[in-house]
Amino acid sequence: MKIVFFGSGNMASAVFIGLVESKTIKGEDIYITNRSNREELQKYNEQYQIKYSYDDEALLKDADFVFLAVKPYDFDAVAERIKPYQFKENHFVSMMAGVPINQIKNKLNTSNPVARIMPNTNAHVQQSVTGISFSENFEQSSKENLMQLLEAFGTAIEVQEESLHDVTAITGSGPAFLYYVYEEYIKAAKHLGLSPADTDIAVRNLIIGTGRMLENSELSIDQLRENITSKGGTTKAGLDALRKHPIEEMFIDCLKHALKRSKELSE
Ligand SMILES: NC(=O)C1=CN([C@@H]2O[C@H](COP(=O)(O)OP(=O)(O)OC[C@H]3O[C@@H](n4cnc5c(N)ncnc54)[C@H](OP(=O)(O)O)[C@@H]3O)[C@@H](O)[C@H]2O)C=CC1
Ligand SMILES: O=C(O)[C@@H]1CCC=N1
Repeated sequence: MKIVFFGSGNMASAVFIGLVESKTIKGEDIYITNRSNREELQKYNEQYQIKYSYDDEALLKDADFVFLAVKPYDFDAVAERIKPYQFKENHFVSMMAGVPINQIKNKLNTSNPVARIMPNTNAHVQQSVTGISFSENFEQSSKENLMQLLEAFGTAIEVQEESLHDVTAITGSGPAFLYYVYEEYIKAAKHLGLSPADTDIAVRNLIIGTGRMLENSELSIDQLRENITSKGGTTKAGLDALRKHPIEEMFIDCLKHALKRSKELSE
């Protein structure tokens, strides 16, 4: 199988490194290109034996899956690169937030199969949640091959194309929302008495350990929380203070704005 990535930035690299590190695809079967950052391509070649080129015809020839991993506003330029050299075996897989399948088909001037995916950067550690939607002409065997690739770097969920907006808000952008919460928690913790360095180590390991509990425990999240909350204890005191703030409303607002932006990008 030959896989090509147009774009070698944050999201593309999370996916191709996830594919290589999970041993799903050999580095030498992956080809990457970008606008101009040759040093970045060389780095991935040295680290993972991934091939790179700026020869678009050579990239697309025999490529089974062609990932479109550029910012939506760079897609016109990429479409100009791809349009002259399409091959019938090319299946396009876009990870561009908000760009609809019919727009991708129009800009590429193609009747080849197109899928849209919405992964997240947790692909780096094979823990992406990836939403996927296929064009009608995407054959079953290619669907299965692509799903297998996605499952190599996390969990894949097939959804209606319209629902990719929800996936984009909840899990595409989601790591950033959670990182932001962690940053704020670290800032708050620094108001207490530990040294800043100890606070960083303590909170980082708190977050990692809590994630592992979610991964490994059969208990529900609220039960895990209850298990820490002694009657009349410190956790209850902290949670009571926290509940005085409109946390759910804050996240509803956050997700609503991400969703709205995803919809705007598709217009
Ligand atoms: N980051 C994330 O968490 C997620 C991102 N996405 C989507 O992934 C896409 C990429 O985002 P992200 O990886 O963060 O962006 P980055 O800015 O990290 O990477 C963009 C890449 O596009 C390349 N590029 C730009 N123009 C061209 C061109 N004409 N031909 C070939 N390559 C080109 C850049 O090359 P160069 O460096 O040479 O300029 C760079 O490698 C976006 O559409 C985004 O919506 C989806 C889910 C999550
Ligand atoms: O911010 C963005 O537009 C992209 C899509 C999801 C995560 N990053």
